Amino acid sequence: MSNPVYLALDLPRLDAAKALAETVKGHIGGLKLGLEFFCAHGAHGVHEIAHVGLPIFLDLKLHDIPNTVAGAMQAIHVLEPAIVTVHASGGRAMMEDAKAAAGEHTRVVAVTMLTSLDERDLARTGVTGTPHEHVLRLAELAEAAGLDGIVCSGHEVGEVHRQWKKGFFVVPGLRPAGSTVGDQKRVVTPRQARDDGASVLVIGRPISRAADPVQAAREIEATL
Ligand SMILES: O=C(O)c1cc(=O)[nH]c(=O)n1[C@@H]1O[C@H](COP(=O)(O)O)[C@@H](O)[C@H]1O
Repeated sequence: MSNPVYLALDLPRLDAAKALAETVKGHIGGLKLGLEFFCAHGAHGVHEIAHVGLPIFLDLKLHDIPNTVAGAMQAIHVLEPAIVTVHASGGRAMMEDAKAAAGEHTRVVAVTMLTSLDERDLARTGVTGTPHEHVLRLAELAEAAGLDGIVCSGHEVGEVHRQWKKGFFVVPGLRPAGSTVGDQKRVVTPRQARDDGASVLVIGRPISRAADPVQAAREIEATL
């Protein structure tokens, strides 16, 4: 089985991001480039990181009217990402148009409820019910829209996996036992998420901010 860990390259400098990716590439399965990276380095930065030779997950979290999101999806064809994110709360038509506009080899997955939120935060956005209910509702909508899968926390992935057998599940908010949680709230260990059905494990700071990133990546790999 290929390594499910995608390293989140949330670093401000392109040279540092590329050096980190080169250093740990033997112990991960892919690289995730998110908003911080894309706003700073754009398409040029993505091409540079693609030279490392691992699949690229472009985490743009698109959320706009269907026409605008479809245009953005078309504009990134040239970058050939393996995975792209949109927000499920953008609605069914937006997700349908995003998928229709995506490249043939790109998986489109919908962010459901950010792992930095808990039930209280959710209520403050006007959404009633538990995180489980909210994630399951949005997963159903994403499946109906024809997406490949969703992004959710390790708290929900088991249940979502039971309901959407062929879904592709991206799980961030992962923390090896004993590591700093930071701004994340719904966290589990990488092993727990994998056992519950995660297809991709997104891991950033536990590797990128470790004193020895290779050792940190190795230790995570050994638990899987
Ligand atoms: O879409 C994501 O990747 C994502 C969704 C989510 O709900 N929570 C979440 O943390 N992420 C991303 O996953 C990564 C987690 O990074 P660390 O907390 O440093 O491991 C970041 O790049 C986030 O942007």
